[in-house]
Amino acid sequence: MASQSPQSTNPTIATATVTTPDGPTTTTLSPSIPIKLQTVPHLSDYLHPLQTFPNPLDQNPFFHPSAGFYLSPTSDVVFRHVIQDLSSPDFTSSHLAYHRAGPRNRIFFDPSRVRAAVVTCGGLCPGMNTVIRELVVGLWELYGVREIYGVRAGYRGFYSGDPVLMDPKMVHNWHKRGGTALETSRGGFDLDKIVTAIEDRGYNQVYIIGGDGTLRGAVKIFEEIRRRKLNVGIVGIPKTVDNDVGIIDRSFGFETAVEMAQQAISAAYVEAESAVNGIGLVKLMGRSTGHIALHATLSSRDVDCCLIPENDFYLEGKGGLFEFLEHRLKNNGHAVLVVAEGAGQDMIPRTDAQKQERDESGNLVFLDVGVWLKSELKKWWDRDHPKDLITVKYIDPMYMIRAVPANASDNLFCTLLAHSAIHGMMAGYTGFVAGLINGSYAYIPLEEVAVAKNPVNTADHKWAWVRSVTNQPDFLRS
Ligand SMILES: Nc1ncnc2c1ncn2[C@@H]1O[C@H](COP(=O)(O)OP(=O)(O)OP(=O)(O)O)[C@@H](O)[C@H]1O
Ligand SMILES: O=P(O)(O)OC[C@H]1O[C@](O)(CO)[C@@H](O)[C@@H]1O
Ligand SMILES: [Mg+2]
Repeated sequence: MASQSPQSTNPTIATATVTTPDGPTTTTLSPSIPIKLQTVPHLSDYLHPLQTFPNPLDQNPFFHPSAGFYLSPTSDVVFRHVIQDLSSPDFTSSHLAYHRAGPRNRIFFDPSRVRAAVVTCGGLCPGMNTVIRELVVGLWELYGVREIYGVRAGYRGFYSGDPVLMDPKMVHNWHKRGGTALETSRGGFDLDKIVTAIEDRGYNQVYIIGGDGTLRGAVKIFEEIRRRKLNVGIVGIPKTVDNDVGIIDRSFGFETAVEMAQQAISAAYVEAESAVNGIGLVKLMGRSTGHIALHATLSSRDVDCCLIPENDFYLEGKGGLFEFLEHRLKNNGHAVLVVAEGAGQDMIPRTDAQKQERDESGNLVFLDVGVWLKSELKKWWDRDHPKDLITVKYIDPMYMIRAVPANASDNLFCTLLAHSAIHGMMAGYTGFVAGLINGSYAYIPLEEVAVAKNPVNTADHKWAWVRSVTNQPDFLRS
């Protein structure tokens, strides 16, 4: 088996030794591979001079920063891509890197003057309360911040109600609760009112927890704050149970949702197995991406076919869903289907009014693919097998998979994301996101994350794994 070890210690890797069955061989990778360090906006870009302070962790009576504890803003980086094709011309272009998240030895806020605001927007996701809790506890314990406000009910809460003052006592068990104790909402984004409220209330650190829409709003808030030259930092912590935000490895809460989905799939399997020609149909979340369906399918092994928005499917004819199910029912007597909510939307008949329907944030309101599929399955069977029984049991656990507390691994993830956000904010970064890249915490420009989508790549290995687990059709009409 070949292994590779970089020979150069400076960031321009020139050679690598590859150990092959014939012994080590040194390969010249490229004369020089420049590193492109992604710039994260900083308060000092538009406000100067800005006073700096030593990190109060230096004085913490219980905690003694060791050598290397503080990260360097210039040399501690996380690479965007760890998978490389050494033979590709792209390999010789440049390596994109992000600032590594963590404490800096100088900070840009006097903790006694920090007024932090935390807001949650969009749909629920397991772990929102953990992030809030850890923001409060982290700001309080690590940096000695005492004014930490919870903005109620999403973006509209900045200008439409009073915030709640939070302290560690108040939030101490929030990580055990699903949902968001601050409440959330869709819509209500009024840029001028929000930024004016931030100014009027004297917030100088704003922590925004939300999905793709929320992050697009956060970019606008950041830009307006910069235009008004306010000493206010803005950080986004991506929250998306669908895992539809790009660049980051995954969103917090996603693993919990996949775990919860197993229960629905197991129930569908039992129902299907216990009926004559039983079909268990499970709808999972995923408006534009099928990550939950994909991961739940891979981990459950009870699924015969997984339908996601990124892979169009069809019902009738050769290579279609009905033909496939016919074989499965004949061979096994039962089948389990998992469908992501955004799959098949183009195939469901809808009225003109339904075509226009949007939620308060402007997201298209989907029709229920599970209800439609169940009815199509029954029509097909009654037409082609009028004498045989069929049972279709449809399970819709959509809200059950996201309205639960985070599992242990997501709770840990939420904690580290919150602390990463705090350290970055204290270091003066703004207009940024704290996120996981290749297993390490990094600071990424908000602007970049807000437009980065994360579709399932049906051409890569992960989707091939699904196909090898289910042996389902590829739905490419031949
Ligand atoms: N392009 C945008 N510009 C400004 N604000 C936006 C934009 N898109 C959405 N928002 C606001 O962000 C908030 C959340 O948006 P949305 O309801 O789309 O949820 P989300 O953040 O995408 O989360 P989810 O993953 O649950 O859909 C809402 O208050 C909405 O008005
Ligand atoms: O909370 P609501 O408005 O019903 O929205 C549900 C949507 O929210 C999400 O959970 C996240 O975007 C989607 O999977 C789902 O379509
Ligand atoms: Mg969204």
